[in-house]
Amino acid sequence: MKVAKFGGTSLASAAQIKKVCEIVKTDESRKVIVVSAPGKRYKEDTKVTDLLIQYAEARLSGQSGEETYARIAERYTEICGELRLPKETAEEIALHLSQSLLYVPGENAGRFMDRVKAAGEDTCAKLVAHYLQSQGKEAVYVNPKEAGLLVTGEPGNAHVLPEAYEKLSLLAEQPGIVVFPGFFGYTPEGELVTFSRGGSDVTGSILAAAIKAELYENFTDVDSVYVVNPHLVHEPKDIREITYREMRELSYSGFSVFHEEALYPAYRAGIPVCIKNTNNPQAPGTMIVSERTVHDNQVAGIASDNGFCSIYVGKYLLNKEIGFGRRLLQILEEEGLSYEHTPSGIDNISVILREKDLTPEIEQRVVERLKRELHAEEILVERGLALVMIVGEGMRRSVGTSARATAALAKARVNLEMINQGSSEVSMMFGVKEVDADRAVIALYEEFFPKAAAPIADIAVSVNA
Ligand SMILES: Nc1ncnc2c1ncn2[C@@H]1O[C@H](COP(=O)(O)OP(=O)(O)O)[C@@H](O)[C@H]1O
Ligand SMILES: N[C@@H](CC(=O)OP(=O)(O)O)C(=O)O
Repeated sequence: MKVAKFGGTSLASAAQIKKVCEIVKTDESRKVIVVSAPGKRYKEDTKVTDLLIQYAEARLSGQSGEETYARIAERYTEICGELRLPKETAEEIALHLSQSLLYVPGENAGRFMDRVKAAGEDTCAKLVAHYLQSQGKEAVYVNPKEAGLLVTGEPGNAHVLPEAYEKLSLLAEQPGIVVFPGFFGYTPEGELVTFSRGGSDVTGSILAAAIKAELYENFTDVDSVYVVNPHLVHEPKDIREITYREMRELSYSGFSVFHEEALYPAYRAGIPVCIKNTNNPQAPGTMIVSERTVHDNQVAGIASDNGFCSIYVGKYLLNKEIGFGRRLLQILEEEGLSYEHTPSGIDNISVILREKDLTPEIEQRVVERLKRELHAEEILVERGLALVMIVGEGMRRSVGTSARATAALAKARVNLEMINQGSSEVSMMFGVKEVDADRAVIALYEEFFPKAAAPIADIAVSVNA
């Protein structure tokens, strides 16, 4: 039994949905189909989820959101028409959408936003189930509430609850193909909550673990995962096989092709994941597995992500002060901040955070507390940082990877703000200014994958490089 998840690009139009149904029909073992909301049909297009967010924001600010609503409804009407679904089905889909987007004045804003966002996948799942039925397949839409996909309650940031798996395992016994909307679940109290953006990947992984699938297929619009973002380098080297650990690090660091939280359920249940292309299903794709043959020095991938900042704290003899680190992290905890990395020296320590979390007010409070409570001698907050990550199991027992990386970065005139080697030694992190991030990735790609193709565009050089 397989679980196959289809992303927004795979469901963006009637033509794409036809491809999806062909893929489903060609392999009887594709038992559970997880669908996203229709995505972009062309580069400048808008994903349905983004339209839904726009609509919810309009309603919450007292506007009608009428125009956006019409654009959303039109996407589904157009698809129903082109798939030649019966008039009654198109009407049923339209009614379901309009009911899902009803705004009850006074409703909790976070809950309303999640309900509206989820309507994208929910409506799409109904539509795909109808289309499969019209093609003679036994297919049934299954709602996450009835199926028991129980999650935690923070709006837009749900996490699956362990007790969800038992009931979800019954999906395996459902006759025919199960068509399941991705991206959301329900709290035990019955509130709808979405995962973070891109979270249909997470739904697929949870269902694969629940039904103990032999494979979790994740269909998207690229033939494979590449060693760098294909928007940066023309036709980069593809990855045929990668470990869960490597993929986890790369997803975290910016490989947006697979959600960073989607690996864990499949990993825990020992289910391999295959990233495949809806537009070219014959291509072998990328297999994510627990073990692979690893060569010394081998780098599996290079990623980067923007939006970080660092708090540098300096104090003479910090290394001798028992409890300094704990008290520093406690201040962050009390200010509601989670941290990403903590590179440190003898007399200093830096904490890397997501920039969006460190609002100016929180920053001011944290800096004051570091001075007052920890007697820090030097505090420096730096914003606009990117983390560039090289990842590879083979780096663990190899010498010279960091020397090669730093030399390549120096040659490309990238200023290094910090370096950190993860304790797992599967990754090495370089903190750079955001403006240098793309150039850094290209320089590292050319170093570790020497037969590299040319970068796609001229990359900016930071002013202080
Ligand atoms: N290293 C990478 N390998 C492959 N694709 C990548 C990588 N990094 C970023 N991407 C981007 O991820 C996209 C697919 O993810 P996404 O847009 O979420 O697809 P879907 O709509 O199928 O969920 C690709 O089109 C590609 O632009
Ligand atoms: N539609 C949601 C969830 C999702 O996973 O979408 P996609 O599969 O298109 O990345 C989003 O855009 O966040």
